Amino acid sequence: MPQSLHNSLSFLKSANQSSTSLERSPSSSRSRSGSILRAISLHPSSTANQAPMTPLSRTSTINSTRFNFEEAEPVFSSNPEDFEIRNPIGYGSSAVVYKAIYKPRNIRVAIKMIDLDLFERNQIDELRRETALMALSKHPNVLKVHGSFVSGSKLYIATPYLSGGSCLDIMKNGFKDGFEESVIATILKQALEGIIYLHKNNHIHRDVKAGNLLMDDQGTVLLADFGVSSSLTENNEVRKTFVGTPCWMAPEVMEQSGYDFKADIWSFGITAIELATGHAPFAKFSPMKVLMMTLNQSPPTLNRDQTKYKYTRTFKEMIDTCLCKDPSKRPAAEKLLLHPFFKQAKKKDHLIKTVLACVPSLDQRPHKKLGFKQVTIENTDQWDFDTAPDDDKLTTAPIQKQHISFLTTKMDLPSPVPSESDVPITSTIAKKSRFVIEETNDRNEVTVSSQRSLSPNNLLSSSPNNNNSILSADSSSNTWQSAMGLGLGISSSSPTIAATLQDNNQVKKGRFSLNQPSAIRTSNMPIVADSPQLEAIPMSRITSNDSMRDRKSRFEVQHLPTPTDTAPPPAPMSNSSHEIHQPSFRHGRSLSRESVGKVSRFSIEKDDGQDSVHPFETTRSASPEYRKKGRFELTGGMTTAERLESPQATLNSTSNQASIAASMASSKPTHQRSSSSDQQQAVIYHHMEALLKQTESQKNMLRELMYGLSNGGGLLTQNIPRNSIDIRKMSNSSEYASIQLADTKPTIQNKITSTLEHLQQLLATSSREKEQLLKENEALRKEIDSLRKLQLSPSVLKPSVSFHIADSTHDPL
Ligand SMILES: Nc1ncnc2c1ncn2[C@@H]1O[C@H](COP(=O)(O)OP(=O)(O)OP(=O)(O)O)[C@@H](O)[C@H]1O
Repeated sequence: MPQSLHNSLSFLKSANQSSTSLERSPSSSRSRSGSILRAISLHPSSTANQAPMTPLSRTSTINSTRFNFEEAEPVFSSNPEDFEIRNPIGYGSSAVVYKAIYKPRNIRVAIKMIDLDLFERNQIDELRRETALMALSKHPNVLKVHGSFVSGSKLYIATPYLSGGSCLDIMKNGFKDGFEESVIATILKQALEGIIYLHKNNHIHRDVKAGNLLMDDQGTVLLADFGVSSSLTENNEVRKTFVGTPCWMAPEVMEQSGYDFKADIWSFGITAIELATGHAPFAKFSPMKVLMMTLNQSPPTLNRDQTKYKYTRTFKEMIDTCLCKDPSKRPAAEKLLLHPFFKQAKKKDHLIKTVLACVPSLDQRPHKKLGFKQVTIENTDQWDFDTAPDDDKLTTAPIQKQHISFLTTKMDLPSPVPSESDVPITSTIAKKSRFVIEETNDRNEVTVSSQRSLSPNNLLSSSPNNNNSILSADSSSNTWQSAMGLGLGISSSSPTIAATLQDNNQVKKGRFSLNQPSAIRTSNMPIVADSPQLEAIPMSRITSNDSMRDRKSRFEVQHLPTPTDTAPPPAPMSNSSHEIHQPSFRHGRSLSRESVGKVSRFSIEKDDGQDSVHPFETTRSASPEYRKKGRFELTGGMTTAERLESPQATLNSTSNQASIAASMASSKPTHQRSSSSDQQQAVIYHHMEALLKQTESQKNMLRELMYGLSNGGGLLTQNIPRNSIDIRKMSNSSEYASIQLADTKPTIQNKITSTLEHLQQLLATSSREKEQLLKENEALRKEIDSLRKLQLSPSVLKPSVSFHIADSTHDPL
């Protein structure tokens, strides 16, 4: 982990020793300081000669302004070794939550593990603030943070263990069609009290949803997930960051026209519908469509005749009050609490018998792994789509400047009892915009992933319980495979290959290579070794800053070390008497500038069935119902299928698409927009330029690859049996799959041949798609020209153009 990142997180080790409470940082001091942390440091109590208030003492002062100074030491230390991490109990969009024991006191806690590699610096800062803030929470309906610590590139946050899990989790495990009204009122009333507390303290939650309403064994509902929560700016102006989970996101948040506390009220209304139906409105639609529907259609409402339980008009009326598109017409949280609907709320223990008694305990529930994507679009100083190679980067734009970050993350954690449904489907998670093939070492199989992977060593190092000690990982061990989001890269999922690829984590867009160990590399020319102990591995791109930067389309063959050189398979983890569930990650793009949001990439995918799934890449979890609905804070690529199928997850796979979404959202006339029609057109042209550049670069890549196959890959092609079939002539993948090479000798040659054929097939597909894209671009250009000629008003122009752009950007490659 970079030192800067480390510094930025060092606060976390002391966050839980903060000496004040959320209620003691009133808006007045916040408005002076402009940040909660500063407010904390400015607060007299923090400088007085007082012992720091500990989380426990905060617990003991809930709903009071009295401090408990008896505790001289924090009850929860920041020492990782004090926590014994056990089984995973939940998967969020950016975190895995584990059950854990705080050993010094033998207290059960939940530990949320967040991979900081997935965040940009500013996001980490935000996370830092929010973690500190939540450590100060002392409201019974707001989850507090016991403590937090950083290990390696992971941030671990300890919170109370809430044995009910989230309301979403509860619904999935026993109330698939929602709860009855009195239960909903009881849950929502508590949630609303938590929201009121946050709002009173100048805080917008920004991600209110059933997944963030946790329940303890007493039926207490707590607002959780501070990952996207946010404080208002210094002078309490509206915020503009595009954050939230699409289905729950208020229109004004989507529009980036500025929002305030009322955004939480919208999400609260959506959550009410979610609790009544089992899912959020529009949940079955792609994120892009959710955006369009939220912006263009009437607000969602409760269809009382389509629900399992009978609901009152009052309930529906309360929801409708929350779901006013005009935020100023929504009631403030405090006022909302006075709504007659909440009169039917019962005491919290009502939830014990009506809800908790009907679902398995959190430990016994199946926990699904998730693939997810998120996006952040926030105003910054410059356009930065990060979609094209650096030299193609778009740097100017005529209108509002934005920064768009992308990330796809897939967390693959072995469940305690692996089941069929737990095995993720690699293919559905692979991104179109990258080109990564993974080949297992011991089978003639090629698997594909668009995610970067951790080698077993890395898995070990990323484990909170590495080396039988808790959280002993360090940043130096955080080495990623070369597959991290980079152009044409083919990496192996085998431990051996993973080990060989560790040095390639700087891999960038560039040329293609098949690498071989330097020991046997005699030249820069492609080499294929027949040595039986050498196994070919697929290609990975050469880094843009390697010594070969001036060489193009060069192929090398990389041979694996002999088996004796290979890294040992990861040993089963255990700790004391408890089994440690080893986290295994296959990440999407990192959020580094170098790798985010590239669209001009290829993703090769050859799904060879279950056998191709590596034990550490149990990535078959992509069935839509388990795919995570991510927040719009980070994003990544999705296949077209994912975009269409993912119920709630994400926005787009490419930054172009997201930028289009953003501009589309911005152009929606629900609220007043300041952009002129010229600006809109300029944006559209801008997008078109990006698309054309993308197409051009794809074309170049194809050319390069073709060139490499016919020239630089000469040695390779010499090894392809004469009767190998030109895949370009094949009509479909099944035809391809049925190919039988005459030379069945299980040699490296067959593997290379197979890989080449697969590449050819994908090239052909890419060519077709490129043609299609060009046609779409042309049609789009024509349409815009004609619209321009007609000088249509913005209100006519915007929706029409938005739709076309959305369609045309589907699955460029
Ligand atoms: N303190 C806790 N006690 C018990 N279970 C928890 C706790 N915190 C989280 N969980 C479980 O872990 C799951 C994942 O939590 P997390 O906050 O990471 O994700 P989320 O809020 O559901 O999703 P997102 O990150 O997209 O908002 C929750 O749905 C919940 O079931």
